[in-house]
Amino acid sequence: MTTFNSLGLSKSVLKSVLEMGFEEATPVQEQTIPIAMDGRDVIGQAQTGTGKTAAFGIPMIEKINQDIKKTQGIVIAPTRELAMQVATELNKLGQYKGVRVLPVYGGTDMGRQIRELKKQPQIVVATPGRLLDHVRRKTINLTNIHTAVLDEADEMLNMGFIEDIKAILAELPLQRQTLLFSATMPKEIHEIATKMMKKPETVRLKAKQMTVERIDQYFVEVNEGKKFDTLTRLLDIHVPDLAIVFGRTKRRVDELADGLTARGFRAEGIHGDLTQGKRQNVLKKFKNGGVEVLVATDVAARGLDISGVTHVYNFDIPQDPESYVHRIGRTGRAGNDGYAVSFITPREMSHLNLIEKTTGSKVKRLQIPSPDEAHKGQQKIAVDKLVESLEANNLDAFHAQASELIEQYDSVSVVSAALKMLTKERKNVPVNLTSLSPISTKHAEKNKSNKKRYNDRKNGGKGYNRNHKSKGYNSKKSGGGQYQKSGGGRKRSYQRNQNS
Ligand SMILES: Nc1ncnc2c1ncn2[C@@H]1O[C@H](COP(=O)(O)OP(=O)(O)OP(=O)(O)O)[C@@H](O)[C@H]1O
Ligand SMILES: [Mg+2]
Repeated sequence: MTTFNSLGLSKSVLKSVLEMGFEEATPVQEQTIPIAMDGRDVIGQAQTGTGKTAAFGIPMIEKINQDIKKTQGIVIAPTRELAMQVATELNKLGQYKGVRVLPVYGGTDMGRQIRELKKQPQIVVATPGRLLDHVRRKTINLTNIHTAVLDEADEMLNMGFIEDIKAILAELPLQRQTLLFSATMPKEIHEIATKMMKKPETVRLKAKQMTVERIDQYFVEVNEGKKFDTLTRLLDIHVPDLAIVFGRTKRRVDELADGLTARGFRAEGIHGDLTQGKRQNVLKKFKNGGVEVLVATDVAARGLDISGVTHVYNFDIPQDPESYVHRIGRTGRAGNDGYAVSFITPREMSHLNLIEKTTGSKVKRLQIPSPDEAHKGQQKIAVDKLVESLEANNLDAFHAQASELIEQYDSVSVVSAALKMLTKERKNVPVNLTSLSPISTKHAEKNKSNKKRYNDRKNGGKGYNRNHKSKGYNSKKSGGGQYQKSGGGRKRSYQRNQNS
């Protein structure tokens, strides 16, 4: 166990870290913080949800010179939501040092952003497109930047972003430290990265598999036309606290969100065609429980840290094994348990094999549940609700009526009637999705020929827990007693009766 105390942090940063509830450093923090604080370039690869943000954030904050009120550090992240989230985490880490952090991303008012940048926040966290815009307009001062971070580095150096990133890095001072982090790092991208850095130290957490062991991984083999019913049945049985359903296209996401809503789920979609205001709003509702199922394209696959996401469903299997890793990594974070189910059409089975091989994980088969099993799942929720109410023990006002009922009817019938009323009848609204063609594996094999390198890693992401100001999701992996008290509103028992 490595405490942050032994990592040689300054008093103010240490105070922030402790206040954030971090008791001990995660393995990636333990290994990369000393090297980064030494001023060296680092490529850090560790599983999803293992604290990479603080692994680059802490050294970066430590390096900020408070006497210089100029922009000194820059973090580039692939999506707006991630830029926001990273900025928030850096703000927390730098709160006692008084470091000013500004998120900068598209879809927001340019004029205001320019005014904010003029004030020279010490750290800017930006998406590539908007950042390049500012670089070209010369509305960001880069001359004092000593640290640059690419979060989700492989994604940032992937086809879609690489030219922007190259253009941005070319404008940064040569005398700088560059830090790259991601849960995945395909070899060809690693090579590109190395060329952009100065003798980088690569830190790879040894893990047997690229995915976190605490995420139980399943698949259902299901025809395209049966996917939607299968999804709603699984949701009825699993009763996730919060679930993310990934779809392949924006249209798919819209159709899924509408279909789930029609069947009575509180679901909303998020993808790149929505206005920034709408995107933020959906995410906010998901975080506070107003939305229980977030349907998303890969825009939500990388980096997002939302506590309480117990389940991830790959309604459409992703093209790349890397995307698979990031998508399912939205659950099972910071030592919590998670559960992931991928929907595979018969023709995509070989694609699943490729994912298993590349990520080194075993994905277990799950039977498609019957409508009856789904209904039983709903009954179980009714029972939970009833038990919760029983244990809350403020039922005096109902005692007289209850006694009368028990005199007239037998008690089992009375309770059954109550349960029937509490059981949500799932609306069987027909939902027709526009059909998608299966993923082609040949294409994937061709592009991803050198993935065996991941197989010799050992798990590095376990064994730490925040125990202070915990985000309140306790793993109940074994299911515990049948009638768990669900404590507080929407928290429900974590069921794993997937075979029932
Ligand atoms: N030392 C720690 N102890 C407890 N919790 C921590 C610690 N470090 C980070 N966390 C928390 O763990 C969660 C995951 O961290 P973070 O988002 O940095 O993961 P990540 O490795 O970047 O994941 P991803 O690959 O998905 O981006 C966050 O809620 C973060 O606050
Ligand atoms: Mg991250």
